[in-house]
Amino acid sequence: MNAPFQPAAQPNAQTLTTGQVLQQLSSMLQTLGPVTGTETLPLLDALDRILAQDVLCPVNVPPHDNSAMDGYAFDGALLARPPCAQELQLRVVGTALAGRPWQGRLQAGDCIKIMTGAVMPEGLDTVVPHEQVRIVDDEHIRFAAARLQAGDNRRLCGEDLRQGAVALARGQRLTPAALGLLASLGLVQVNVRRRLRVAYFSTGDEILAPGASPREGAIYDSNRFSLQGLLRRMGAHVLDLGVVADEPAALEERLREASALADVILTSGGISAGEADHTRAMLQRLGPVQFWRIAMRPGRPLAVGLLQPRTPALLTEKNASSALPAGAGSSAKQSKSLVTSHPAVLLGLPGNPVAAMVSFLMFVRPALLQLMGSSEAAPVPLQVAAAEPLAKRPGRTEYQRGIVERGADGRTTVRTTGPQGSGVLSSMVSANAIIVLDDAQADVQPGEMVSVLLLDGLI
Ligand SMILES: Nc1nc2c(c(=O)[nH]1)N[C@H]1C(S)=C(S)[C@@H](COP(=O)(O)OP(=O)(O)OC[C@H]3O[C@@H](n4cnc5c(N)ncnc54)[C@H](O)[C@@H]3O)O[C@H]1N2
Ligand code: MOO
Repeated sequence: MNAPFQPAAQPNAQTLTTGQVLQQLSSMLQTLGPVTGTETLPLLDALDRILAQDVLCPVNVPPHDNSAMDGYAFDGALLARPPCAQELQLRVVGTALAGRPWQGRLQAGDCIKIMTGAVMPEGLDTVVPHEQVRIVDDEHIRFAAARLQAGDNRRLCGEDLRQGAVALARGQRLTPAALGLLASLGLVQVNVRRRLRVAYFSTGDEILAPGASPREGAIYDSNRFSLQGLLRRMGAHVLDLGVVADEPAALEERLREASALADVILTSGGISAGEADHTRAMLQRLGPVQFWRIAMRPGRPLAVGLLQPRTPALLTEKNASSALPAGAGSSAKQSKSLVTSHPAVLLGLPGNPVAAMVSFLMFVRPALLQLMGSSEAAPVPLQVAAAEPLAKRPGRTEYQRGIVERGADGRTTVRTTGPQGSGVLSSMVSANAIIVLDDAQADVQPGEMVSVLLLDGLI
């Protein structure tokens, strides 16, 4: 990450559309670039990490022509000549097993018994599966049902991956399939980008840490768990900085610590116009920070900016460790040596638990993917028929929590999870999709097609 970002819009400017927010966030992060550090890991340790450079194929995969079926390998040119295939009789002169090629001399009309994966003997290019063969005697076969063409049931050398070609491009997330593909090239390790370090804390006088005694007016911190869960799912290195009360000095101190330790600081709460919203005033002092109002529900407010870190020399490993809050998770303590000198990207989410999660999915997730150097495309919404009427006010994007299901009639429909308040966190648990109703959309009638984003793989 390099050059600092200068916000384009003024603080407290007009309400933005969700599209404008995505675009502005993306261009701000483009000026920073993705994290630069890389590490080389054994394949399985690299699961879900982001590939740091293109991987070229050192070999062809498969490395040789081989059989796709158990059967008999023969010269496909015989099919073009009389007699017709059904009358064709072949002499079986040997057996080729996977890992044990047959190497002998063949004469016209000879065939080889061959197993799936075995190397095709030289001069033979076609395989007839044994189900389509009639055994004549110990040495001969005939084709029982031969709808074959030359080259059938043969897998060509390099048909999966060609030597010298790009097997996986930089930015690819290493899914199980991608790991398998790297292994198929004979590779044992892979170079990936370092994990993105994300510091998280919740804000609010009313927020109780888990295990704390209940008290009047207080609620337990749920955002710290839902948001950190989302961060972990994305493969971020999470620094848990606990809960910060609505107290300006404490907030400032925690933000400064976070900006020295992390690439990204994620917070929840205190960014709307409430009386105790000190985060807002504080952030404006620490760096170029904008407070956006977005035409969406839930998730109307969002703070975005850059915080300059405290000079690294001032933050030694020792004071970085002692600076961590008493209740902070062990991951933060383990990372005390990971002091950064770059400006930290600040993303302040609204406090309401559903708003925080929805804003994360819509804006924080793509931002983090960009900083991680991932080339992953945005999830594609599907069109599904509404099972019930959906109330929708035009002029803002609504993200309603939905359940996509298949009825007895085989039709796929979507209904809401019930009450849609931005504090109803149970709606995020029962949902398997987010119904995305765009700005122009008005009330939805049953049977009308709506866009849904499946949550599988996202949360
Ligand atoms: N006069 C206005 N009031 C509000 C506006 C507005 O535009 N004008 N916006 C509303 C919207 S929309 C949202 S969203 C919230 C966002 O406010 P904040 O980000 O300042 O969040 P808080 O006020 O701190 O908290 C809101 C709500 O969420 C609960 N909360 C906060 N943190 C947590 C946590 N870690 N775990 C569980 N619950 C949490 C908090 O107790 C509040 O109930 O503002 C509206 N108001
Ligand atoms: O954006 Mo707020 O989420 O409507 O509650």
